Amino acid sequence: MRKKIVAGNWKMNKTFAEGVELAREVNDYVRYKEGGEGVLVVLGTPFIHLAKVAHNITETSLMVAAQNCATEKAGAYTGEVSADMIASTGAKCVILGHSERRSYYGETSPILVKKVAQALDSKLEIIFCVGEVLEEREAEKHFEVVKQQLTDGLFNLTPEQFAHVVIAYEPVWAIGTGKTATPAQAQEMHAFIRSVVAEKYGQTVANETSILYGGSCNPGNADAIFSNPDVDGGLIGGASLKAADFFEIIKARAKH
Ligand SMILES: O=C[C@H](O)COP(=O)(O)O
Repeated sequence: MRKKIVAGNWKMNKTFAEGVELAREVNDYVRYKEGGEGVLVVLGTPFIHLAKVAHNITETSLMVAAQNCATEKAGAYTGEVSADMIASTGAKCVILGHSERRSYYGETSPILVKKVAQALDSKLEIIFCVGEVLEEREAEKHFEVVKQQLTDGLFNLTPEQFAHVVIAYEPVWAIGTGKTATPAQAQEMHAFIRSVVAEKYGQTVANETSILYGGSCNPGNADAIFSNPDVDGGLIGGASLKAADFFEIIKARAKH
């Protein structure tokens, strides 16, 4: 179902103690609903935090997500963490296809197809990231690139499976750079993504799909970004590491 979502992606930040404390603050914020009504809040924590944070959560509108999962179910894959293991911690969701995974760890679409299948098999919700690099935008290939990422990574799914996917549009040139897509650029791409989903799965499914924006979203620009009709929320990196900033972004999402 289409939802208002604000998901934090902590990336490789926060010691165990710091992460547990930040999650406690977010849980309290969600609990007392200080202006964040109607927003599903997600915390994308490092693997080691998942079990403790999931255990401590008291609110149904808050869920924990992993930032990656293995392509295989179990076995001799040193250093990997399976979707089953993630689900067994109480985490409900996994972020897949983040541009940092694609570019630093060579995650191609065939790899992502396997990860998506594992996540669905373990009953995890998926936040699937797509987005173009600067050269692709400058060459006006951004629509083509994003459509290809969606097609190759997700469009083997049945409509029932696709219902467990949230899409995050993250222009790579805006991630951690302080340079955000303009609200108009975000809306244009989100509307395009919805049209691509409609072409494949039909308008009803497209209308039910949540599409998040990610890339230097902060308390100063969240309001303008979230005011767009096809922007259902945000995938927040840097600004999710400070409770006060994250709360402002949740409030901005709740407003529209
Ligand atoms: O997953 C989050 C995105 O990569 C955005 O990160 P950022 O908000 O630090 O730019």
